[in-house]
Amino acid sequence: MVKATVLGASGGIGQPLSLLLKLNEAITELALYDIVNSPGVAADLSHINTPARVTGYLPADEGLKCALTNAHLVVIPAGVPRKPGMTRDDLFKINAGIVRDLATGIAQHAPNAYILIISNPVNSTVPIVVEVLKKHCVFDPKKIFGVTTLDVVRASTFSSEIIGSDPRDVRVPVVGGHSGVTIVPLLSQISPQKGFSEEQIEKLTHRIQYGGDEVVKAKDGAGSATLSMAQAGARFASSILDATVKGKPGIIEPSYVCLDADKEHCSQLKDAIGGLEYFSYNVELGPDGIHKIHGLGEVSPYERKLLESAIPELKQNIEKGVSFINSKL
Ligand SMILES: NC(=O)C1=CN([C@@H]2O[C@H](COP(=O)(O)OP(=O)(O)OC[C@H]3O[C@@H](n4cnc5c(N)ncnc54)[C@H](O)[C@@H]3O)[C@@H](O)[C@H]2O)C=CC1
Ligand SMILES: O=C([O-])CC(=O)C(=O)O
Repeated sequence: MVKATVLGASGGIGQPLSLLLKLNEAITELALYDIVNSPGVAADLSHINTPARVTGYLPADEGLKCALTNAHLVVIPAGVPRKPGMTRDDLFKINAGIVRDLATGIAQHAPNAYILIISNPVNSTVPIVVEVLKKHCVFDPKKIFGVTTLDVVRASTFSSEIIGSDPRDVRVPVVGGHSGVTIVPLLSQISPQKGFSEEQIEKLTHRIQYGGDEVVKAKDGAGSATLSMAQAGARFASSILDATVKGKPGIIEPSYVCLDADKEHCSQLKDAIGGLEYFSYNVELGPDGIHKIHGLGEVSPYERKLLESAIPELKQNIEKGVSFINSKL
């Protein structure tokens, strides 16, 4: 039995993400939780002839508890999205409390689940979840992931537009965090190797860092990326299931994680990024979640500068999340 739970399942990301999870045949039960509409979304998806049994829950009648009990995997896209002119950090005011309360539910009802955090600002919401789990003594750093897959998906797509190749064949590591300057694409490590000009590198880097803004602007007040995020979230969830349920070795996905997850490599990795406790790296998955966190590899002087700009902002974002919990619980 493999139960997956989506918290915020009726939203712009939640609905298409739940659809894609319903199509994942490794999942036998799909629990959808939201403060509105989740029974309707569940009824609709339940007619699709794939194995997962779909259930929908609202907060009444211990809905969160029922949605979470026995979950193997919990994905969190609950919370408000940006409007034009906002930063992801502007969402903290509303989303920090939403994520804290959902994390409390996870600590109580699904303490062993793999947790995939989509809600922004990811740079702060991941530390929020970690601090809540620590307070409940159920923190396992190997099981908590900030979903940054969309940055990598965008990096492939935007780079391949310049190269003129199939985007599925292009891989660009993206490290750091998930907002503006904290998103650091390592274009010098693009695979297959491609010698971009300096101007191309600067333009591509900017486009990858601010790809989310392109969508926010185009949607003109109606929200941010939902469909591409659903695909990216489903890809990440599928990789977690492949590693933890099917036992497939060697799966590498980039993700924003707590560096305590890999103490063996941790001290060296932390030195390279000014001692930060959280960072997005290429993460190798194993049967228990994070198996190994891969380092930065060789970075160019331009990328080193990008990292130097990312570190102070990430530090602030992390501290904001940590102190939100420690001054409130
Ligand atoms: N990590 C990433 O790469 C990305 C993250 N995001 C973030 O994902 C979040 C969701 O975005 P959208 O789906 O577009 O927003 P949305 O507003 O369409 O959906 C959010 C859903 O969360 C639900 N919700 C609110 N409070 C809740 C609670 N306490 N418990 C359960 N559900 C609750 C709402 O009812 C709604 O259905 C935003 O914070 C957005 O910034 C968006 C795109 C990419
Ligand atoms: O831009 C936003 O606010 C949503 C997001 O995180 C993204 O699309 O990368």
